[in-house]
Amino acid sequence: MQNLKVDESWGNASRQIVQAGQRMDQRGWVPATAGNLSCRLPDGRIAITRSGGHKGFLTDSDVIEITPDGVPVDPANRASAETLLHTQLYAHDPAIGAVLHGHSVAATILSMDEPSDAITLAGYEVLKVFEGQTTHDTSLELPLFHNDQDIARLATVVAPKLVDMRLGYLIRGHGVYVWGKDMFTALARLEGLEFLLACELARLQKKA
Ligand SMILES: CSCCC(=O)C(=O)COP(=O)(O)O
Ligand SMILES: [Zn+2]
Repeated sequence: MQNLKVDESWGNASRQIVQAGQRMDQRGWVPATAGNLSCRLPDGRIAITRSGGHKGFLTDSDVIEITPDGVPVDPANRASAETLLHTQLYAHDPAIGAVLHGHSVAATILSMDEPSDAITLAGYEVLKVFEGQTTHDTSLELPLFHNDQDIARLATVVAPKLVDMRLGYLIRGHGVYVWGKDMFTALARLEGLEFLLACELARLQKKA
């Protein structure tokens, strides 16, 4: 049993993470043990998934508390291997309340095939899922970063680009990071982005 203050707020956060994991699994975005999910509680506590579990079968005990620096509050816990990519987003923007990471087929293939350092998404009505977008007649960049097993080093590469990010970002051959003011918003953004990536992949396949 982890050393955790289990109050109503923690219960809500934990339930949202469990349900979001199920939703991502249903959509095929977290194969095997891929993906990680977190949210920030109103009092500033951060809840994140344990490392190595299947995100479609999470229980409350798979959701653990970390400090803003990404250290498990209970040292017996092992937080997601990608914890620092979550905490850097919370540190970057106090309005961020949830962060989601998935490994969909579309995110994986497109991130490996695109030679430039961003995928451009243009002309899609669904771009309006993203805050501030009021028309399909626009073009947004989804930045691409090289994968790195050293997550602290990867975080330093991502950091200077965060200020301009409107959609989220991709890690090559790995997956996508998306966030929102709360879990509902983060899930809606992930769903919108995955839809756009699936469209881009289908268009590429049609051309081939
Ligand atoms: C089998 S996926 C490899 C690790 C990964 O990329 C991932 O998203 C899951 O890692 P975690 O430590 O959060 O379970
Ligand atoms: Zn991953």
